[in-house]
Amino acid sequence: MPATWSESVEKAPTGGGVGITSHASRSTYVPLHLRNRPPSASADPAPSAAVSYAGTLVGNESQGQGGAAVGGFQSYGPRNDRGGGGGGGGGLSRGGGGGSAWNNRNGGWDRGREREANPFQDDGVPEPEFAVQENSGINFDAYEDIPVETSGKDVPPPVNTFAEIDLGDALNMNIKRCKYVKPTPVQRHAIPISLTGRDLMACAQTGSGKTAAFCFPIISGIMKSGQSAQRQPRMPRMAFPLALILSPTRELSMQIHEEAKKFSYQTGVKAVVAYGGAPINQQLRELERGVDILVATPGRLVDLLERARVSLQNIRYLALDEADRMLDMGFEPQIRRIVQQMDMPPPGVRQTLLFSATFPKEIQRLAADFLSNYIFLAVGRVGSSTELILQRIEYVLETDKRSHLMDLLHAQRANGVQAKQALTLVFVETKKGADSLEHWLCINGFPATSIHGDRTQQEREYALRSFKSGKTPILVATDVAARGLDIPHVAHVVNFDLPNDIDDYVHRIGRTGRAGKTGLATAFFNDGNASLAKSLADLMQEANQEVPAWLARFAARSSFGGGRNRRGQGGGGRFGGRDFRKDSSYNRGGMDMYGGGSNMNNGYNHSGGYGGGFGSAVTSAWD
Ligand SMILES: Nc1ncnc2c1ncn2[C@@H]1O[C@H](COP(=O)(O)OP(=O)(O)OP(=O)(O)O)[C@@H](O)[C@H]1O
Repeated sequence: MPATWSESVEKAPTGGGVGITSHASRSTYVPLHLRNRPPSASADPAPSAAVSYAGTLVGNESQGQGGAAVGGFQSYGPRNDRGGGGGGGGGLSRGGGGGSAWNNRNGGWDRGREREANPFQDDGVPEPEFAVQENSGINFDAYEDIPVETSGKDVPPPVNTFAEIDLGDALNMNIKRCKYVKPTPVQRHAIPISLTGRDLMACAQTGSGKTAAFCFPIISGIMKSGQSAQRQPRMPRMAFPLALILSPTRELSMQIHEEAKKFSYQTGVKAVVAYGGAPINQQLRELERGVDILVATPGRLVDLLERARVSLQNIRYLALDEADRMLDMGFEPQIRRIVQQMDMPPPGVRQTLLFSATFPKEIQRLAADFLSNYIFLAVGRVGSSTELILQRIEYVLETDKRSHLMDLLHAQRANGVQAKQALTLVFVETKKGADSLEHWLCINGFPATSIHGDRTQQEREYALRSFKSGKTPILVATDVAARGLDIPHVAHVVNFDLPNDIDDYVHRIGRTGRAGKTGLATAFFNDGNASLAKSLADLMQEANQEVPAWLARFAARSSFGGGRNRRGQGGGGRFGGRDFRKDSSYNRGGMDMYGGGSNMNNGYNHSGGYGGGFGSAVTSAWD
């Protein structure tokens, strides 16, 4: 099955256009319990004592949906995993009995009408030859010293190993296939919290494994629940996902979907993606085949809801990746529409998980509307960048930027293995600027491509693949590529144009230095960026980076008038700005949502300090 729209276009047989539904190939929605039904009654595996799920709570304690609040799964029996590496494991049978559920499930969903492809096979994108040049030395221990703060009522304790978390054999097998040896800090805290059914607002540095942190509990929860009668479609051709994962860009949704497919391989859980810019018919056909986890961009989801092709009434898990972006001015109306004005169960009934590397307080305040009795988790200071990224700021006049970039690229190429260009991501402010820089680089002998909102989806996907493979090792991008994209071996991020917002800077540079690897980020700064100076200097200082004296002078005299300089106003110091519920103004308002103790493993101070407007974050560069 093609992973992306452009792949499907490439692979489409001649004469059969993409998006044309042939009657013969159309399938109808098959609920999960039917998809995985064994061929005969005798094939029903008997429950056996295996791994204990005792003590694991799934779903909110207050959940009213039948069977959603399950107070512990005692055992799971043998499974019938087929092909591809022995998912082992077994079906869960609910303690308390009665449920159809887990003990007659059969791993993958390929038993019915289509075969589950093995997502662990090569994705067709060749590894760049020079990949080892940079980003070498996986060092997950680099995250170990990071201070962690949790707040909220009754915070479950973290775990140190995946073995301590009862995720189920099939998922554990996939974790091994992914070569994840131990959980990252955000996973150590967030997974146990989510498994107890609690809502969560989680903030952790770029590249620190947030995707798995929200995917694992969702997949595990769906596996354990069995979800039978509830999942019967009420109307033909309407899909009833159990989990919804929203992200702000098409490419990020595609990436999360790929990850979710890997994690749910042979678990019986099916993930489907829907995003704009690609023909909707193909996505509709996928949805008709059944979906447990729907990964989507908001615009395309609204379209599907309006066409009555998706119902959210069975949603038990809602995850917003890049949640601060999803709730800022650009997306908030669409998110409210999806979450509050359609048929999605309310907070307290569904479980809501919000994740990002940045979480301004204003947005935290908004986010509280979507949450119930939630736990706040911060791994590192909210919005901090990782020390794995070496940050360099250079003073470069507007007119000198191109030649300066050229110097950098020449030097990089000269130092590269076999004089190869290391993967370099260059951020610019506008779509036009991206096109023009791409063209200029190409005519000057630097193979480059670009990604931005004016390119067709096919062009965007092609550009990303060409970059990943090293064919065009320079990618010029707008902020459409700033968040979430996990592109292996990006050695260097260049902020050719700095963003107005320090949080955007954090996300941009976070495209390198991921998963314990090191990376380099260079920014071109000039007088036009003065409003960012203070927050930039503070951020660099926090990440133990060398702040040039000239930048410190800029920072000292800048007025902090523009941009989102949460560190620039209100006196926020090191480690300032965390759970907004701790603000005295919040508590004075008479709201009593935050009653629990705070749990800090490190000496954060309690300053607030986010004072800027966030409207500036919404640029035309976004989808
Ligand atoms: N436990 C783990 N062990 C090893 N690698 C891991 C682990 N968890 C995640 N990874 C890898 O780390 C990389 C970064 O993960 P991910 O994309 O989820 O980061 P993120 O925190 O969501 O970043 P961003 O804030 O940029 O979205 C991925 O390549 C992922 O496969």
